[in-house]
Amino acid sequence: MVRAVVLSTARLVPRLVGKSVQNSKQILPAATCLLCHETRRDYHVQRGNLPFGGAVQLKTSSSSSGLMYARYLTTMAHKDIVFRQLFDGTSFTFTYLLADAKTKDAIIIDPVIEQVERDVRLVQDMGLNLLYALNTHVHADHITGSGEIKKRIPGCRSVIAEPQASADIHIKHGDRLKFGQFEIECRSTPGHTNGCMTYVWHQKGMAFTGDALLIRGCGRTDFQQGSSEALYDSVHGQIFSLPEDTALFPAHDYKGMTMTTVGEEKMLNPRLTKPKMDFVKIMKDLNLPYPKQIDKALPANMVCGVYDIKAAAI
Ligand SMILES: N[C@@H](CCC(=O)N[C@@H](CSS)C(=O)NCC(=O)O)C(=O)O
Repeated sequence: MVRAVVLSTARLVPRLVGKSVQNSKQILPAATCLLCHETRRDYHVQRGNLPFGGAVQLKTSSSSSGLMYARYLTTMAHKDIVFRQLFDGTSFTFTYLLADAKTKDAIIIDPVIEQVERDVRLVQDMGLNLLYALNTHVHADHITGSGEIKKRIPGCRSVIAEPQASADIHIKHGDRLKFGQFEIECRSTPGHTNGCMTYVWHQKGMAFTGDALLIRGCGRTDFQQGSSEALYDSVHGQIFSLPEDTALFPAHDYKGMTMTTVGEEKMLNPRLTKPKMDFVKIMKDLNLPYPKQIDKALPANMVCGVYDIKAAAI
């Protein structure tokens, strides 16, 4: 699996590339690097003058697919799976579609109601058999798409840990959900909310952290039974205990990042690398504004997103 990509869409300045490659290598010792540079309208991925003996993927692609291809390599080196990271640009939410490429059995994690058409079309286009629509928790910033997906894909079952929220399946710590030859382990990671789950795909070295761990950050702890102490213990006990090269996929990113690793966050997370007492103070002093959609999102997400918002507003 490719662990990191060093990508330039401009002509490479070997000295600068060497520096950024070296930085990547410091952070990710197992990094394989891929260089991509643009010549006129085509992208060519080519062997670079690397200051170390790291393997470089040699591929060429015409048109502007170079960037997409580089991103594809970071997560799609596994040929036996389907993996799609989808994004909702309004709430900055990531949705993940995972499938067994052979059996077509699939799951979706944290769908967003406004993106249900897109997600259902993707599932159908790829001929997938969607078994579960999982929520990592009761979201406060957007309405889940799991209820609407169930309406459109009969047989798909909604999943959440929070016992007060309606869903087909209420999971608990240690439960496993199977799809094809694969399975996801449910790890309870309370703190952002008390029902937060991290979904660990051990077979592929990936984990879906919801809002417990964000890239260089973490979920806020100032509502929904949030607890900074509990969040600190969850991340250190249930996420940082995974192998360092585990790829972590959060439910949100607000700065254009897409994924991280356990090793990176253990070294670079500005909140969670601190002692617990300091972490608690950092969280107390965040003073974030309330999510704009919280008043409609919380009640809707207690009923799997299937909620008559217009009627509720009257
Ligand atoms: N501006 C957004 C909400 C941003 C926000 O509060 N994000 C949450 C996760 S969604 S409840 C969070 O935990 N952020 C942590 C952080 O450090 O940013 C909106 O209005 O929806």
